[in-house]
Amino acid sequence: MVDTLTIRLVQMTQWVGDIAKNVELMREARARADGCDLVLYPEMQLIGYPPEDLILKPALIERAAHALEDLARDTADGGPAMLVGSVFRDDGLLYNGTALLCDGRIAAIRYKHELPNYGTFDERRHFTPGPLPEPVEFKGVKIGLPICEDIWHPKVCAYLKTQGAEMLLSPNGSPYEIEKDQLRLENVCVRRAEETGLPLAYVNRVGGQDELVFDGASFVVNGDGSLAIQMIDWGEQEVTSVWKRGESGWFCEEGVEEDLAEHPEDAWCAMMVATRDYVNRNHMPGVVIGLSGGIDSAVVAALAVDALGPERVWCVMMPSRYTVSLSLGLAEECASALGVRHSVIPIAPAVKGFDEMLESDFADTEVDLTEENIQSRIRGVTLMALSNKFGPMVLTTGNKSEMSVGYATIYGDMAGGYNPLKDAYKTTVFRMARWRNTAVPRLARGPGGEVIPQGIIDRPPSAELRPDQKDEDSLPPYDVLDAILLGLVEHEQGVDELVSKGFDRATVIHVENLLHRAEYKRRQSAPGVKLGTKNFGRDRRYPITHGFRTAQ
Ligand SMILES: Nc1ncnc2c1ncn2[C@@H]1O[C@H](COP(=O)(O)OP(=O)(O)OC[C@H]2O[C@@H]([n+]3cccc(C(=O)O)c3)[C@H](O)[C@@H]2O)[C@@H](O)[C@H]1O
Ligand SMILES: Nc1ncnc2c1ncn2[C@@H]1O[C@H](COP(=O)(O)OP(=O)(O)OP(=O)(O)O)[C@@H](O)[C@H]1O
Ligand SMILES: NC(=O)CC[C@H](N)C(=O)O
Repeated sequence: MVDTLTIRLVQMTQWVGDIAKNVELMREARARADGCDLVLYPEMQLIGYPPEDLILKPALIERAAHALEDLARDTADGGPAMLVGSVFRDDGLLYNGTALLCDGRIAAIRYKHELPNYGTFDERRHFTPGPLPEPVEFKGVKIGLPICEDIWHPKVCAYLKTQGAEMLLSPNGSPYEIEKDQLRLENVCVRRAEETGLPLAYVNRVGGQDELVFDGASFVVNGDGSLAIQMIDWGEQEVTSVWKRGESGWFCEEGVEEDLAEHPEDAWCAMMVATRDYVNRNHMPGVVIGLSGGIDSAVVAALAVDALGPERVWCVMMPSRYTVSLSLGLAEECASALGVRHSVIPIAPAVKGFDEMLESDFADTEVDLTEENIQSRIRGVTLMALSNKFGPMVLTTGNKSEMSVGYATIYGDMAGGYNPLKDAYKTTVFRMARWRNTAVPRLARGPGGEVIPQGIIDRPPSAELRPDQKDEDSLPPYDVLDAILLGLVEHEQGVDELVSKGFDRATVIHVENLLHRAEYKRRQSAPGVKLGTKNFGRDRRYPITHGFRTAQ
């Protein structure tokens, strides 16, 4: 029995499905933990979280089992033991679990009991809930291993305490949401620590995974609820924590206490990290963006530069006859402030070509939205041609307000591979832009200063698809629209509830109609990173075809 344990907390990225790569990274982290007793990695570190339906492939389960045995053999070298998360097949059933690897073998396995099945999670689709887990014994110390969702409810930790657990080590795959770092610490882990009187180490993964992004922000709280260690958010970090047996049980000595990003820096980091990992892990050499001189594409360009560096971002201004010289100038100014390649490709020849092609079929019709959408589609085709020819992936720029009401052209400005703004309302985009002009986030590769020219922030939003067009000609002002959408989307409120809060009934009914009618567009849209509690994608899953409206 020991009185001191050194536990290496490894906040790292994961490669979903690339078991060999995860093994290599875990081995490297273990080598750096030389001299420690134990290494704690995030949830499912071996196969990556969330694995989704990769779990249905027997080959993945077998490969994970072999890799775990290989890793276990490593621990015969007398170096640190490891706590490794993976998928486990047991009697034909699949479990999300953690294995204790020490002395050259798999010494113990514990399964996750509480399987999250809400919001973006559907773990019950793949896994069977494990029984209430017993502590594992390591060097004579009884350690509880609650896995992520297990700590969000009192039951598992309370059970571990009754079974003699002396400390709680929790591997996590907890996706970012605005202000969730506070929630995890104060509303979840401090409570579990205080309820049980046990110290708790919380280790979360970092990095982007399609529409999810993980912020890390791992920590340790002691049994009295006090914070012993706070690790960084958004980056990888490895920290050696020192645990001692005191008179009233085990505690963790105070260690690093890093500052976490405040809002809106956290949301900027989420979009930046998600875009970086999506582009890099899908082997794209860079990105190409239609830069209009408006706020959305300017913010996407700045995010892309922060994520990838200016040398991998190509901005293309595609003026039409409705593009005012202010837009041309602001686009150029923005590209130059960001230090990116900037091209100007006028679309007039293609517009003329379509006019001629459709002349006889469109004879006797009025010019309307059709012609506006053709311009947007010409730009989409142009960006996709540059992507095909030279390799960069197209980033789309539709913010959440626009994606909510279908204010974007399908197969036009919606054409592209990834949308960093998909979960950011227009009012948030403005806030982000103002903030980015005053600060450079940690890990960002872009320059400081006014990277989004003030002229772009100040001008009224316009699609510039017809003369003097303004977004507010067809939509309520964005502060009103966003407040209504917040109610309808994020809080699942209905028309009556919003009217009782002071919104105009006809406007709310109109917005609700637009929201439902645009579902088909969202289903065909590029994925984008989740920031809030109801992203379009894994969180909010409405039917396309339905007849429900909240107003009778
Ligand atoms: N349920 C459904 N399932 C599948 N397809 C469905 C459908 N309902 C309509 N459609 C099809 O969708 C087509 C209509 O969609 P679409 O062609 O996109 O056209 P639409 O939504 O009518 O127009 C695009 C809107 O976006 C605005 N816009 C465009 C470009 C940029 C911006 C901006 O500022 O960001 C704004 C523009 O001013 C206009 O209000 C129809 O022709 C119909 O065939
Ligand atoms: N003249 C243009 N040159 C290049 N790209 C354009 C141009 N006009 C529109 N786009 C692309 O289409 C997207 C939608 O554009 P639009 O200007 O119609 O509306 P928006 O949502 O207000 O976007 P932004 O704020 O970027 O202007 C833009 O973000 C941009 O990527
Ligand atoms: N992987 C999990 O179990 C995640 C669920 C958990 N409530 C979280 O987001 O932190």
